[in-house]
Amino acid sequence: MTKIRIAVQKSGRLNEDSLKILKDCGVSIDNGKDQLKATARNFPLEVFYLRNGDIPQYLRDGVVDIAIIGENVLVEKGEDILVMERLNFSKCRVSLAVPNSMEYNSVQDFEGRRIATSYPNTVKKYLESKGVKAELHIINGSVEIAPNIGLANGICDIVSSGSTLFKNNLKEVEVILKSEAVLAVSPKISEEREEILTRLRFRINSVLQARQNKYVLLNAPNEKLDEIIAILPGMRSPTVLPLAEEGWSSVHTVINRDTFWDVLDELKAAGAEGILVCPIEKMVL
Ligand SMILES: Nc1ncnc2c1ncn2[C@@H]1O[C@H](COP(=O)(O)OP(=O)(O)OP(=O)(O)O)[C@@H](O)[C@H]1O
Ligand SMILES: O=P(O)(O)OC[C@H]1O[C@H](OP(=O)(O)OP(=O)(O)O)[C@H](O)[C@@H]1O
Ligand SMILES: [Mg+2]
Repeated sequence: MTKIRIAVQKSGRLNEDSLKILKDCGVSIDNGKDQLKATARNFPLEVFYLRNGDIPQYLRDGVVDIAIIGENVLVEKGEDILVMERLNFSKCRVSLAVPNSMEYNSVQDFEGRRIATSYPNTVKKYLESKGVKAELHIINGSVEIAPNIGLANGICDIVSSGSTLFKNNLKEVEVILKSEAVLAVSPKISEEREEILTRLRFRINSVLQARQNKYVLLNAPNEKLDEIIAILPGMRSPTVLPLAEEGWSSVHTVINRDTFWDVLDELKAAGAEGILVCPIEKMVL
């Protein structure tokens, strides 16, 4: 039977959440820690555990059909590769930073300077677009230490909380790109495997939608129903059911995680009581 081959980071920041999303899609993988390849038990899929940085080439060569990878790596090494879904985890940015002590006005301040980075193509393209010429010093890790040991005037690296920059007396001065984990597809994927991909994408979308929303149940006096319903965003219109107690109703709806607490405040103020909030397992629009 044909299987779709997916690349997942072997170890590192993407590994756990990548396997979690597959699990939430109902795909069971026997996961021996040292295995480099595993087969799903209940879906036509094989997992290859690879280095994030090697994945663009594997996709290009068609050795794997799809991959969960940091978008920043595709920008650096795989601009030809198609992104199918943004997966809403491993969010970070790729930024330029300089020592706190350096007076910084604009990207022109990098002219003739030395920048340490693991993302040379990304920096080069960005600086070219700004008409700035700088010297790049390519290193694979611990980039933030470079200015402190006199290796470079500035750096370009991943920033998330900013604590690594802070600890190294650096300040973020330009955000080159924003990144998150994405589902990328090989240009060489076969038609048969594309059909499997369509099924997997349907599941991924249901999982992502569910993660983004909460199911909310509340009680309200009937005379407040119009006001409460007007507050609710919901998928369509909310479900309203009569309670056993005369003059009261139960309202059921779905609320987006981002606006959730604000909506809850408004609902309480409008007279909603006994509000229950439940996670959603899967959601198909
Ligand atoms: N501090 C961070 N916060 C959020 N996401 C991050 C952070 N650092 C890295 N990432 C994202 O996770 C991806 C993997 O990072 P990680 O450090 O685990 O591996 P790597 O060294 O880039 O890759 P490899 O698997 O080739 O060793 C990065 O490409 C980026 O998209
Ligand atoms: O803004 P922060 O939240 O501090 O995150 C940024 C840091 O995280 C990443 O390093 P990581 O911990 O993955 O180590 P690595 O360099 O070994 O990959 C990245 O290379 C930065 O150094
Ligand atoms: Mg890292």
